[in-house]
Amino acid sequence: MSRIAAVQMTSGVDVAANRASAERLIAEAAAAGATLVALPESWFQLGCEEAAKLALVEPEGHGPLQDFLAAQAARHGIWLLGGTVPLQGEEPGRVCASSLLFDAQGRIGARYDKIHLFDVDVEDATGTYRESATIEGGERIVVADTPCGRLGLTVCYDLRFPELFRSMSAAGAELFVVPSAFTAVTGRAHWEVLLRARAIENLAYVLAPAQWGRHGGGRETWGDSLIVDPWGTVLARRAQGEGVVVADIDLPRLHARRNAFPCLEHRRL
Ligand SMILES: O=C(O)CNC(=O)[C@H](CS)NC(=O)CCC(=O)C(=O)O
Repeated sequence: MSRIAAVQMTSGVDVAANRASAERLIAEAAAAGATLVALPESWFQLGCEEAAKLALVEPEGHGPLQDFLAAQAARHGIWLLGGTVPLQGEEPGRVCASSLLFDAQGRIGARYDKIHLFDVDVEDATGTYRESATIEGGERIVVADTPCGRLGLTVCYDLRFPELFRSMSAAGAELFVVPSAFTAVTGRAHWEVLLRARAIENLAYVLAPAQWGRHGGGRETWGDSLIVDPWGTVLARRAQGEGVVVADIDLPRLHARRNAFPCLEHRRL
């Protein structure tokens, strides 16, 4: 058995304060025995003008956000999924929303750049979300081996694209991570049902750390960080407030379930 943890945060505009919260919550997850700990999307800052992300951009492998994550992983001897960090892409004026996986020595084990960008109108105080104005979308699916199984990396709005999860399960993913900042309006309607559907249809675990509450600029997120098992059962959840949720994953049981219920092998299309 190995234990996984999702960190729920209410990140604001102050990067140092967000880093201090992340440090405290990562320590809490490590003390609870987690081997793999995941932070939410934009853990370092949420609710600024979009352009603020450009000021925090780092080249892959170097910079204060990545140094912090690497140090936390090594200090606690945990695998750490760093939500997203703004990494340099190919285009000037835009950055990648990169989800970085650090191993227990603090080395980067995988980088996934958010593929689907949230260019959507929502009936909330923000109204118009145009992520592509500052984010360059990724193009590659990423799976990585961890002590908790083969991990498929996604970010937030990617949750609405089942074909991405299908491609990762075809590549052997046993566990998906979905670091998120779902809007309060869309989260209330869709968050849990989409997470459970992705778990059920792929017979895989889902680890979903989320932003919760009110951030800068009137931004409001749904929270409800969840860990779901391959049968769609919610193993752990935190509806509101900052904190940590943990659950144990059982890969032999996952494989027994896939053998008994081989819907992944029954695909015709
Ligand atoms: O802006 C930042 O700093 C962090 N990024 C986000 O909050 C992103 C892009 S605006 N949010 C989502 O993808 C929400 C998806 C969603 O809510 C849905 O699919 O319903």
